[in-house]
Amino acid sequence: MAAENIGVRSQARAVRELTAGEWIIVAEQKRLAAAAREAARRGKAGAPPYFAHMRICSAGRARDVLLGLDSHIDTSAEGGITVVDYRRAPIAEVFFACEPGDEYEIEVNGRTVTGILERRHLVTFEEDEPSAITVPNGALRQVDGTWRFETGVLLPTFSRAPGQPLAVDLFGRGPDFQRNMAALLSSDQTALLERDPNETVLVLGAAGSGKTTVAIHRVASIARARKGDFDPKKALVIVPEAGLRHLAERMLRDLGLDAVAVRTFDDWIRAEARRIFPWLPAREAPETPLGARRIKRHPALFSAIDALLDQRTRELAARIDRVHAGRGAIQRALEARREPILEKRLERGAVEVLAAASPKQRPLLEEAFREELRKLEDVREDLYALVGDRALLAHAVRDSGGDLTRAGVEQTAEHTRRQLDEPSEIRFAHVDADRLVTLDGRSLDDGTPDAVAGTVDIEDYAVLFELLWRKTGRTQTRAGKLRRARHLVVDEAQSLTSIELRVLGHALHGNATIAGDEAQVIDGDGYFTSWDDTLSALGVRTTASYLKTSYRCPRPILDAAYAILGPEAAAAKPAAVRDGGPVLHTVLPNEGHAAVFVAEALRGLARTEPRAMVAVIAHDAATARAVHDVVARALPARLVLDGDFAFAPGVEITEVAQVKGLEFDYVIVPDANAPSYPDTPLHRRMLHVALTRAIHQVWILSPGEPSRCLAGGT
Ligand SMILES: Nc1ncnc2c1ncn2[C@@H]1O[C@H](COP(=O)(O)OP(=O)(O)OP(=O)(O)O)[C@@H](O)[C@H]1O
Repeated sequence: MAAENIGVRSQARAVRELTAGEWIIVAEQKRLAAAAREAARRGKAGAPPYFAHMRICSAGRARDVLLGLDSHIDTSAEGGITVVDYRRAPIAEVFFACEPGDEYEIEVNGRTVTGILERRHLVTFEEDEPSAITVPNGALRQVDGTWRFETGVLLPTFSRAPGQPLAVDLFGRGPDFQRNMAALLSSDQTALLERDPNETVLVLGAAGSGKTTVAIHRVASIARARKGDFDPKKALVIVPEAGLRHLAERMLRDLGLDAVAVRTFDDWIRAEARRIFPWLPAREAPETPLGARRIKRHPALFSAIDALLDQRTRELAARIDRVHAGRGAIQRALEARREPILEKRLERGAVEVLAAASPKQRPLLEEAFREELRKLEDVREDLYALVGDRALLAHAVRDSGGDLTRAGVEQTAEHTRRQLDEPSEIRFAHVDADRLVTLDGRSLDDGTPDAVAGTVDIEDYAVLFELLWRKTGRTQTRAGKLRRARHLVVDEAQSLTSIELRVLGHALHGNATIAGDEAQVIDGDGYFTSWDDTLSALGVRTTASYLKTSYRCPRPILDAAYAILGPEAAAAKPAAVRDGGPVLHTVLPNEGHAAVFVAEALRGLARTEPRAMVAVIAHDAATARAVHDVVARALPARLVLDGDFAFAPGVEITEVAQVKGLEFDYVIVPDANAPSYPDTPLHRRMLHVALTRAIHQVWILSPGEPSRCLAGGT
């Protein structure tokens, strides 16, 4: 176990010699560790044996209980040894919920057991020997063979710079906050607000440099400049995640612009697609397989779409040729047309063919062309032909520069095949309805590979719009047309791919404010290519403006976050406006250790900073759930995996993908180890995003081998 610092400064520590009472604690831990080691050896369990100890007194008998990864009771060891599973054992509840001196009452196998918690310690080991033990207000730690009392070693002492308010105090200022913010804005930020309201603006800059602030305030500036001519209902703000939607809605409300719609891209495109393609299956696949998601969002899919359209051109030319008995004349006429829009190819080809046709053939041919033109807006078959055809998808793999693989094609085609299957409820419609009901009332296919039968993927919506556009040059069908936006804000634009941006571009009939940071691309590699490509996918032109100061993060966080980014830094490190506590890094043997230490640190933070907004940001949802299971036993903590952040004091446990654009007073990263964060550009950016959510301080834990992404920062 080591407690080190990433960044420039060490946390100030108080150090003194041990008292007699503390020596007794050390001796006791050595005895318990030896007994646990011996018990583990007999049980062939692995080290380290435990990570927390409590002494409880129940029915007049004192007992030592150790918390570890597995339950293990060994009465043969001297004094007996009890190791319990920190996640499942009811008695572990006492450790999480009580302070020394508290009486407890728990249910064990239907019996109520009461007692008193006498002592509790977290313990770490070096080579199976206790190396540090928490005690009230600090820890006993062995350094170079000498035991000492130290503060701020095992558990961090979170702090904020003097005079720096908590986030809740900023939000708590309500409507005035955003209005006052307008006065606080820097000259480069204000210059962006003063740009011609008809211009499109691209705001780039580091995390916390005020991009969202500028983008939202620009809506207010445009509304003021256009006065009666600004209809808030025709403005649209697009963000990647629900958390940022809540934040943007709040900012707009404070600025008196609550009528402006804020949507996550997924919600926006889902609503538009369902209006325009009413035949879409009602259900979305619970999860798109990664390979299919990558292909459907990747810019190289355009090559597959080109190939599909060429195929469609050949097919419809052959159909008209049959009517005409023209021996391939139509085929030749249409294939000679290279217009990207199929309808244009067809119309121009028709002019040529009709001019050469005999008066007898002409009406027949005209009808054949009309029929084909009518059918163009039907893109259902095209979608499934595209994502179900291995040969077409191979075009995308070829043009992806190695980002896409044949395995991904296989996964996509197989997933499409399953989606086109009918769900069991339909396949077995002839069976009595009551025999098709599952015990828990869910679909028969839930949790089976058939769960995707009869579903559509969220990524399919943008593909459908692209197909419709490439076939007809419109984003309109007989059922409806894309709603227009006169002012469009695209925040965190780096997270949208060309195919997605193109749909937004079709909706835009006015000007836009686009904000982003390519150092925060965390949705996968290969999607973001350049800001020029972003602008051209949106169909707009402008030059980028850069914000060069980070207002959110203090200097030590920026130093660490940029060291982690390493070669992935798109631009120079931004200037910081203030100093703050160091970024702390703790290495622990395993996830159990980390979760229990996080729970303990949060208990401390709840005492010292009860009004702080704290985020525990895990790499993925499963880890967030596992950490939450432990932390929630120690204190109230919310698991947020749907963007529903409270923007209020308390602890929220979430995953990196959820926190785009958000900020918290303190951030804990519980899983910065090599398996969760291998040293790849994507993982460096993910850690960078997690760190830069913090307004005051960050604590990084590495259960097991630390991530090599941290190496640049230590
Ligand atoms: N000129 C300023 N003075 C003081 N605070 C500012 C200023 N500009 C922005 N802020 C504050 O800095 C924080 C970060 O701003 P914002 O969220 O707009 O940054 P961002 O660039 O969008 O960040 P991210 O890239 O992480 O989404 C917010 O709390 C905002 O209120």
